[in-house]
Amino acid sequence: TRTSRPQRILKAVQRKATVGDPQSVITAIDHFCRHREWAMNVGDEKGSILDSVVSEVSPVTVLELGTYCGYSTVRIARLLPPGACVITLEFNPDYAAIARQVIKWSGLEDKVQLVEGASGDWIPWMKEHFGVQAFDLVFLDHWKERYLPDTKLLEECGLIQKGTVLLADNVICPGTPDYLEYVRNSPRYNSHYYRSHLEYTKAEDGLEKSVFLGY
Ligand SMILES: O=C(NC/C=C/[C@H]1O[C@@H](n2ccc(=O)cc2)[C@H](O)[C@@H]1O)c1cc([N+](=O)[O-])cc(O)c1O
Ligand SMILES: [Mg+2]
Repeated sequence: TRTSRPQRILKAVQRKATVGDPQSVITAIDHFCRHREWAMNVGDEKGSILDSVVSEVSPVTVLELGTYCGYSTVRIARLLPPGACVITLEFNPDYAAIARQVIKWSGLEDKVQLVEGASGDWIPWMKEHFGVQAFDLVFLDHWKERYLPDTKLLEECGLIQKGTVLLADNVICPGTPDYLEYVRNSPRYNSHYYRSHLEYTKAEDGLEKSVFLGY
């Protein structure tokens, strides 16, 4: 049967990117998705905003919700100092298998912990299983209707503490209205919208950065 889109993305990486060179992996995926086949990576334009937030926060522990093919995982991990890591949650085993190979190709496997399963199942175990005290940065890019419940779950589990930064993709397209309403109206968050475009298109989309102010 036909290959899957993630398999075709991995092929593009293996054809065009240099092993151990994360930037070449990012460039290969962006070129493929812009010129051959669209895919739901955060992309180069929003990716630059992601980069600037990661650099500004310089996080020690990052949580990414929604690995897909590992594009944003590589973007984040390439900017992390030694000792810092990103835990990334992926529900679909086929996507996870591709992402592991993309992350390995980039040479960043030592900075990445890819966990297979549902966010709602794994978040309550993060402290016990990974020894995480709290996340410095959370990148939300999974099922849009899970952004709000998972944020509340992270709060309840004490994984969001004063200064934790939430960065959410797709707050306009496809949109996460209930999440946006929550972080923008809550007195416990300081929220800012970075206007941009849906990956590889001219449609509007953007990232919402929300800093937790503590209780
Ligand atoms: O739908 C979108 N994203 C959903 C992503 C979902 C990913 O999160 C994983 N996951 C991981 C853990 C879970 O608990 C649940 C799912 C899923 O297995 C999938 O890999 C989307 C759509 C568009 N779009 O233009 O249509 C653009 C985007 O940038 C998007 O991110
Ligand atoms: Mg997205």
